[in-house]
Amino acid sequence: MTSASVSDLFDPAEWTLAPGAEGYTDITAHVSLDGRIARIAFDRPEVRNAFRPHSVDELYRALDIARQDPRIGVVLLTGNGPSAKDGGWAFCSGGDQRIRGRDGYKYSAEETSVQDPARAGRLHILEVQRLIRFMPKVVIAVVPGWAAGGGHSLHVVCDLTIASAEHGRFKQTDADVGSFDAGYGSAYMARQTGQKFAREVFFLAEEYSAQRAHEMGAVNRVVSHESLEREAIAMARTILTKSPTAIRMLKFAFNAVDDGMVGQQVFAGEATRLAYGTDEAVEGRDSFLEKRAPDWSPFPYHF
Ligand SMILES: CC(C)(COP(=O)(O)OP(=O)(O)OC[C@H]1O[C@@H](n2cnc3c(N)ncnc32)[C@H](O)[C@@H]1OP(=O)(O)O)[C@@H](O)C(=O)NCCC(=O)NCCSC(=O)c1cc(O)c2ccccc2c1O
Repeated sequence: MTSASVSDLFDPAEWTLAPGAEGYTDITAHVSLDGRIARIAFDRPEVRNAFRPHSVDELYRALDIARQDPRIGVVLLTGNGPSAKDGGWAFCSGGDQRIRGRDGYKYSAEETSVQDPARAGRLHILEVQRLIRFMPKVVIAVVPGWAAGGGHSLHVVCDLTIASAEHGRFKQTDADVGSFDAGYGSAYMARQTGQKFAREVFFLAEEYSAQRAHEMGAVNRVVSHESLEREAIAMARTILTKSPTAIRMLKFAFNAVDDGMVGQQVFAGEATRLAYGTDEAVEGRDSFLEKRAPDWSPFPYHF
């Protein structure tokens, strides 16, 4: 795919292809020219960027590559568009209902490598949600159109959301199609908006605008459609002026209160990393290796 044909909002002057992105069919993945921002986008605009198992595999891979790139500090997650069919815009409309089976979403018949019945029916967008949640970088949902069903949940789980004033549309259709994201998609949304709004969004499954989502506390910024990606990049650039350690600790602190012992573990892991950098921890390690008693005397009980 040439840069110019990625999406109407995509500025080819900002981006280069991400490592491994040449072979993607359902998403696109790019890195800013200075290597600091990732742009990962659903690329099935003709079905409002609905995902199938293969899309989720690609999305997970692209996000994990971004997670492991030490230069990248912010990930933009978006949807390419518009649809060549009808000009409609979408962030993501959730699971592709055409290939939903009784045990999850199905790989296509051509994907003959997937024979294992335990792997054939997939709900692994939840693994992507956890990757977004636990990656030590800020993930911004950049919503140029519909965020529906599992796509609505993805925006909820992202750290920040910026949406198109003209085309940003939200609708939690799960209950319409006999599905339910009973994890972050609903419970974390209730944290953001309060219980009444979240229950209304799920129980009524009505369309609501980007402005309404902003009023509820589920969207950070509503901007003009043509400026959406520029504004998202500007947000990312502001975040990149901050200390990487401070951002990482803040994200995990925000998560911890809702993530139980896993949240504590993730936060505590980073605290351990910081502790390892102190002379006190170095003395602990060295005393063991030198087979002597540790000398803690230089280290006060801070209060
Ligand atoms: C998103 C819409 C509200 C947009 O409406 P609009 O009128 O603008 O567009 P159309 O409806 O005409 O759509 C254009 C075109 O796209 C096709 N399409 C759209 N969405 C999907 C989809 N999700 N799957 C398949 N195809 C889709 C549509 O059929 C049209 O095709 P044509 O051939 O007719 O041109 C509206 O499209 C809409 O409501 N879409 C469905 C939204 C939805 O219900 N999504 C699934 C919710 S369930 C889910 O996503 C989910 C996935 C998981 O993996 C989970 C895992 C674990 C727990 C929960 C999960 C979960 O809930």
